[in-house]
Amino acid sequence: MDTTTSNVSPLLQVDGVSLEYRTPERLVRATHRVSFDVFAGDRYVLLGASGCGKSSLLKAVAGFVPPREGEIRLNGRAVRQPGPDRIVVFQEFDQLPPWKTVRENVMFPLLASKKLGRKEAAERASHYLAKVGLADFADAHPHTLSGGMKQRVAIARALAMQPQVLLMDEPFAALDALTRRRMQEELLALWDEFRFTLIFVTHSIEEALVVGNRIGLLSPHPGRLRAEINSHQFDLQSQGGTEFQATAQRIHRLLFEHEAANADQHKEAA
Ligand SMILES: Nc1ncnc2c1ncn2[C@@H]1O[C@H](COP(=O)(O)OP(=O)(O)OP(=O)(O)O)[C@@H](O)[C@H]1O
Repeated sequence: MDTTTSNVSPLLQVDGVSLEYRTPERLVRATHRVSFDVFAGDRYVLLGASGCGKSSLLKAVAGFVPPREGEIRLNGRAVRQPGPDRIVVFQEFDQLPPWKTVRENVMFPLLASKKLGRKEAAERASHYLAKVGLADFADAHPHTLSGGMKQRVAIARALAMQPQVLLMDEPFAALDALTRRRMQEELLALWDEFRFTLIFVTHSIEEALVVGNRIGLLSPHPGRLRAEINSHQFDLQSQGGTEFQATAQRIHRLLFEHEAANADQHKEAA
């Protein structure tokens, strides 16, 4: 028996989680009994087609959406509300209050959560802004920055909180291809330095393989965990290589052949 990993307990456990939304017309089941474990230092990617419940799962881990069934545990304790131990970076460029400077934006959650006083918060903000290459823009306002720079501020703000889990919801999806690639590279460099625990949502197979060390594949309507794939061997340099392509194709089959088979079954049943 391999005892090297069996003693390590997960940092985060998503255990049989079903999520539902009630609209005036109906009840929408977003995920159905999804379970996965995230270990300290993991870069866990939730991958699936639009509408499979990736964002809902991330919001549930963040504490914004309570599970209808099952439980989410951080360090063995049930997650019931948002907290400074879980910070989310969203896709939108407007997640930074525009009236605050870049430095004030990074300081804000540190002050609001009473983690640090003003002086320490300003120092920590400067430290992380330098890490994302924005030392010279600390006194700028967000509207003067490019999309990629705004996302760097959001990442600096999240890292400055030193959360137990960093949650990213398609953070690079609205960027052009070159900036997106550069941001993936920078994120991996930051991970190399800080070894934070990341849950990253994307619908891009390539991005999942590059960013993640483990990938949870979700099937749609409602999202169920189809499979877990190890992807620690891939980085930006492996893109286009034979093994990378073969794994991308395997993921594609797992995600979409199942869906096609389901559709056929429905047709036959109709
Ligand atoms: N606030 C809400 N009210 C009602 N239904 C919702 C709400 N948020 C999400 N849903 C539904 O829950 C399901 C999962 O949505 P979710 O946004 O989690 O999927 P996703 O995989 O992140 O999709 P995308 O990649 O398009 O963002 C969808 O059917 C969606 O319509």
